[in-house]
Amino acid sequence: MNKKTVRDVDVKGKRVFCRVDFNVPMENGVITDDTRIRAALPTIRYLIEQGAKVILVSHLGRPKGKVVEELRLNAVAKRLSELLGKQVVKTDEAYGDAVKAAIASMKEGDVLLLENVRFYPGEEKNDPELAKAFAELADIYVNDAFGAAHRAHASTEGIAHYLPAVAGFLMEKEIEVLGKALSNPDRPFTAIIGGAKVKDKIGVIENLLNKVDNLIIGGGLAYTFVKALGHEVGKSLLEEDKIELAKSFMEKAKEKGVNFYMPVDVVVADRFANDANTKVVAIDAIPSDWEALDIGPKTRELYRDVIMKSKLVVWNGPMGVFEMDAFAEGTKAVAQALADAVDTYSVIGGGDSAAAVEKFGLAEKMDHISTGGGASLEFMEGKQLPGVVALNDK
Ligand SMILES: Nc1ncnc2c1ncn2[C@@H]1O[C@H](COP(=O)(O)OP(=O)(O)O)[C@@H](O)[C@H]1O
Ligand SMILES: O=C(OP(=O)(O)O)[C@H](O)COP(=O)(O)O
Repeated sequence: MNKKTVRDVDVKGKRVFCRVDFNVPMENGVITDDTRIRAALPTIRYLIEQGAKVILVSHLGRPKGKVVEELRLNAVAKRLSELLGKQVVKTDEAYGDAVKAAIASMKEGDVLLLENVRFYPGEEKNDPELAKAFAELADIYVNDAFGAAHRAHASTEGIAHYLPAVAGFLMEKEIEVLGKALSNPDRPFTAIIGGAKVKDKIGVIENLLNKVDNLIIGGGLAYTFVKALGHEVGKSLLEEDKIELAKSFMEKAKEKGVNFYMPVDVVVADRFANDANTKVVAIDAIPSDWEALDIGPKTRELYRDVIMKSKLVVWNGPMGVFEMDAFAEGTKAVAQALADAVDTYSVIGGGDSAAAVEKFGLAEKMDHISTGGGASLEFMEGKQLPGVVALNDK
């Protein structure tokens, strides 16, 4: 990486504004997977050891510029304190007088966590005034939030224009490992795309068609493609305004000779609940008042075969609503196939995919678990990540 890192600056006694991605999955206020917090520990520990005043900054969820009580970072501060074995003070704001006062009382090696930066409308707008307000709090900017590096926001990009700006160890590692795997990929190269962020991910597919040999679609994303094929999807997740785009991607795949795999059967449910009535149906037989929440057994077998024959697999986004056991089998099957395919280099991307692999106890079997879903996809597409571009060159 041609960007400066924390190793290239003297942080002793300095106030370091360290952007991390603590956007962890939560249920009823409890963190269900702390992978992203643990992934940031090497940088945080290094800053503590070097005698910096460590100001940690993150978003959580998508509160859209307003305070959402459930999206405060209190539980994250508590978990981080446990992991570090050290008190982490948390403020209820992300800038302003109270934050300044908290920073003024910090000693070398202290750790402070600011409130969710997405409570402020200026964050996602990359408002220079907010970026300046953040910059005023510190002497040095460290970006270790690889998972949010594809966002040009005030705390991921804007602030870098007002302070010396360097990468943390997680950012450095992600770029190195993904770069190595993807610059000259082993073939067959397979991408598996699932999850629920249809709007974010659908555009990625177009560029992926220039890179991969096989493209596998699953999760909530699949049903826009199913609809594009002319089948009914009932109450399944659907982006109406992306149907034409989905159609064009399937045509492009054909032109390029990319094998495009879609579910052939699915698990449908009569409501979005673990104890819903469920059945397996063919892809062209989704009942109108049911929703597809997982890929079916034939699809799992098909996808397993493709995975076993691949040399490189990049997987982003679960195949179904794996948080509920009734709809976890598809995601589990893909994770298991990746674990069994010992000659296949496997890269997992995305908070939820990483959580799924962890939940099934298969994390150790993967070659690289990236903390970024969208970020790793954009990196794979060959796009420049704004959070990286903004950092100081070596
Ligand atoms: N068929 C489906 N219908 C609705 N939601 C789904 C479906 N399949 C997967 N999901 C949901 O997608 C979410 C993960 O999506 P996303 O954020 O795009 O993935 P990642 O964090 O791995 O990038 C999970 O919470 C999962 O429950
Ligand atoms: O969870 C994240 O992305 P991911 O779901 O693509 O892994 C990052 O924290 C970015 O979050 P965002 O997609 O709300 O900007």
